[in-house]
Amino acid sequence: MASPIIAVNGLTKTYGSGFQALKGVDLEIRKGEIFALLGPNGAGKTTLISIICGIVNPSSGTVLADGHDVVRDYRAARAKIGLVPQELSTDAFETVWATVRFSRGLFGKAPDPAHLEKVLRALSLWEKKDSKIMALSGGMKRRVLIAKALAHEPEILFLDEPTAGVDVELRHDMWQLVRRLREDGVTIILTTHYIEEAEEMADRIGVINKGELVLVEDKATLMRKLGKKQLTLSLQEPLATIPAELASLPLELSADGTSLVYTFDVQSEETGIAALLRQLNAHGIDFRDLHSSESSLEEIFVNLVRNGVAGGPQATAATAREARA
Ligand SMILES: Nc1ncnc2c1ncn2[C@@H]1O[C@H](COP(=O)(O)OP(=O)(O)OP(=O)(O)O)[C@@H](O)[C@H]1O
Repeated sequence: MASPIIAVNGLTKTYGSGFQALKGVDLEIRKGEIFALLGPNGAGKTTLISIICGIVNPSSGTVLADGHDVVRDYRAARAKIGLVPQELSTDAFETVWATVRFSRGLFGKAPDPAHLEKVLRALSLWEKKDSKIMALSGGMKRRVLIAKALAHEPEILFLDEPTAGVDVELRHDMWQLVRRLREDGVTIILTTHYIEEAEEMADRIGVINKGELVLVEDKATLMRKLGKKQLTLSLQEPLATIPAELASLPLELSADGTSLVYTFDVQSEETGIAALLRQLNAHGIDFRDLHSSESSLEEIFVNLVRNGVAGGPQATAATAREARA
């Protein structure tokens, strides 16, 4: 494999309070991929990103960004990285143009108005280039954050919760922009609470929980390995309870008794559906319709965080729904 663009080794972080936010994280990010880092509140996502970006010092371990140690060789490492933080901390009285020009200068890059124009146009900010930041809407301010991060042409872009609280239009614009950046060879790491976003965008997914990376996997493999399928049968006549003979099956009756949901492993060779249908027939349970669905990344994720890796595949999609409720 080509050498990773980011290599994290044995990373730990204990804050001054004594709280251990990272407990030995190893992670390699491949050049040109979109990597989604998922985890519940307080899992350590921002701490990990902040260390990679040189904002927070690690307690132990190393991080190389394109071969540069983020502590010892901070300036070279940081110049490779663009960071889109959650909050805008920029001079509200400056114009959009001055803000992005300044951001580029911070990294010692020569002025390049053509590049800045390209970035602002890609973010639909060109018309606003002479507006003061404080006069922009919340969504526009978000766009400015991205423009700032891209001003020095970074090879690696971190997006910390890029679409939290933004409207659907901006979310789709951002997704489009991220894809375009990837086509240009930029490596993208995003944290998100919206599993839908990871499902839509990511090539690989990492799940962090209580300071530990519990899983790193190709998205497609993850969904195949841990995914569940469900078969929903709409019944002719409502059932009061599932007959005792069928109780051992992974069957659930809806609250109103009008449908049965059967859960099975995507990977297993024997789904058990033929046997299920025979048994229903034998009990005189008729159905008028049936459809199947696959568990979403969200259900997989909830299982992982709740049960740890080992519990993930065994837990049913129903468990995931309960956990979310
Ligand atoms: N400066 C600090 N001092 C002490 N504890 C901290 C500090 N910063 C973060 N923590 C703690 O470290 C843990 C991890 O925080 P972090 O912000 O990395 O989590 P996160 O996964 O990004 O969470 P969220 O999804 O809520 O943003 C939390 O329990 C947090 O309270």
